Amino acid sequence: MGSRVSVEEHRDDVARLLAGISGEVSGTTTVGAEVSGTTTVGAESSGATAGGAEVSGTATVGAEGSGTTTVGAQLVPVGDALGRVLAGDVLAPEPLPRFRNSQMDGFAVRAADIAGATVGAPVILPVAGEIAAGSAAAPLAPGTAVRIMTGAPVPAEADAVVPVEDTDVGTFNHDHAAARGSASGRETNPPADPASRLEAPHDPDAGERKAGGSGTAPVGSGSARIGSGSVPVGSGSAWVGFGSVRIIRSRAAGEFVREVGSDVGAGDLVLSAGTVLAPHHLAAVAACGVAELPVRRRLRVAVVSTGTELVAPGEPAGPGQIWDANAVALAAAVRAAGAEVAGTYRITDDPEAARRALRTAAASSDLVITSGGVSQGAHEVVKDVLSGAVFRSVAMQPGGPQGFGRLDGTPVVTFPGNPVSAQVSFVVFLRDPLRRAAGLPTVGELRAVVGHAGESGGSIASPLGRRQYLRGRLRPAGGMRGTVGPKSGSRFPEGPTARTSDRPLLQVDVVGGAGSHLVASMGAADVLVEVPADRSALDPGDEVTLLPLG
Ligand SMILES: Nc1nc2c(c(=O)[nH]1)N[C@H]1C(S)=C(S)[C@@H](COP(=O)(O)OP(=O)(O)OC[C@H]3O[C@@H](n4cnc5c(N)ncnc54)[C@H](O)[C@@H]3O)O[C@H]1N2
Ligand code: MOO
Repeated sequence: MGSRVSVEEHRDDVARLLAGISGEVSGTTTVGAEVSGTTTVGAESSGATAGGAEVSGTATVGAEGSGTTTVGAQLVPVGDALGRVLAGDVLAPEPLPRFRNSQMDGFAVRAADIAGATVGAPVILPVAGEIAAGSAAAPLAPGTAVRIMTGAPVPAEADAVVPVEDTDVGTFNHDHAAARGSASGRETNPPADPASRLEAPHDPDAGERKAGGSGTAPVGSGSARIGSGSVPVGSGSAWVGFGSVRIIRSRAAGEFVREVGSDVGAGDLVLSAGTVLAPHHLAAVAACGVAELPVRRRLRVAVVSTGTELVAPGEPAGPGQIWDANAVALAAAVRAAGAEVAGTYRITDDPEAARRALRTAAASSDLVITSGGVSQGAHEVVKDVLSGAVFRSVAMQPGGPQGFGRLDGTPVVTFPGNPVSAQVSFVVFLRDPLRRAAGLPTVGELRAVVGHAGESGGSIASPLGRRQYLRGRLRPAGGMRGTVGPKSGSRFPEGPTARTSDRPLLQVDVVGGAGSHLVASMGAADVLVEVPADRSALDPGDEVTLLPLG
């Protein structure tokens, strides 16, 4: 072990080691839009990977797309893209909605035909038929209405939809049950007597007004205008064969009609490169008919636990054996940071077996993370196998013994085996670089004031000369339970504090002790609490920097 280096120096070295494998996506990929003057279409896919086709070289992606993408992106089915980071812009291949359609169950009409319709002066229009969602619509003849369901195409020449509630029909719910069922269905849901349904007050002035179509007739007890066509009106059987509809409210042109492109126009940007795909993003592109998305390729990270004492959780642990926490923790941390786990390995302290396993891990991944085998013991297999790597002591606790190097060209980062040390090491050295490589936002630091520090609520010791990462739990919003508040003249004045805004500082309690074996206690934590290297203790009331876990 060489001389002790700072956390920052080791962090920079690890970042440099990873620089070549970050899979940065340069250039853009455009999906879905027909771009004028471009004839190169279709993704150039080479090889299949777990998540979908690898996009190699410069290629255009999508049925009618153009642009460039680079190594570092792959196409995945839209249904598998949750949490992935979009590697290119997605443009709408067609307008949405694709066709004018109804926003309501009701009647498609020409607004002019129902101008002035009221309860007292309804307009009666012959009903030419029905358009269900999923069907095509013939143009609407003047002076007629057509039954239309939500999402069904609005016929040419129609420019408004009257919700069914604004007619004497009230609802379509029972119509098809009745049609399917027969007389009894119809009997249980009889068509309403228009007059009684509408309870229309008599409007003596309304009766003589003309609708857009020809012909007038008094209907029921109210007065009404009737559209063109000779249809039976005014009887309870009007709905057999669609008949006519009595409309009691006018609608302006455009009402309840969803116009073509009112969501997005053809070629409009739907999602931008860099979007971390959530369910609502996937809905947006699926609605546009896009089946595959270019996403950033995930780094493949192999996780290797070393130690003859290790057995898998669930296996019986014999004398001297312990359950392997690090393989599970580090693999989960890798996934949470947007990379994929190329494999997990548990190896003994036998150098030859360790060498074979590490080489296999290196050959199948972009990065290998090891835990254990790096201190001063007699069986430090990681040190033995990685003879050309740098092993050093970093001025932190836990996580002092660190290393990095390459095996057969693949970067390897070595963490100490103590389970708290391994996890702290990941948070401090690998989480943000992996997140950056994945295109995910890095995890910011927080500032807080300490509530309880030591076991009994007092101080907790910290090694001078080493930055300590204690485990902490944020207090629920609502403040301190006790009387501890931010100290005036905090002992840790460096760095930004939440006091620069009007928000109060977060409050944090230290959980568990400082020992790097206290893995179960760490389960109660949600943050790491930094104690600077020049402090020998942490006390209630101190201001601290926090690194969120998870
Ligand atoms: N003479 C010295 N001894 C030690 C030093 C030192 O500087 N001089 N450093 C100590 C520190 S600090 C740490 S941290 C550890 C690091 O040791 P290794 O990285 O070689 O790790 P191991 O010895 O293999 O294991 C340490 C500890 O952690 C347990 N462990 C290991 N792997 C796992 C796992 N996958 N899941 C759960 N627990 C694991 C292992 O059983 C040991 O108890 O060295 C100190 N010693
Ligand atoms: O530095 Mo070791 O990682 O304390 O426990």
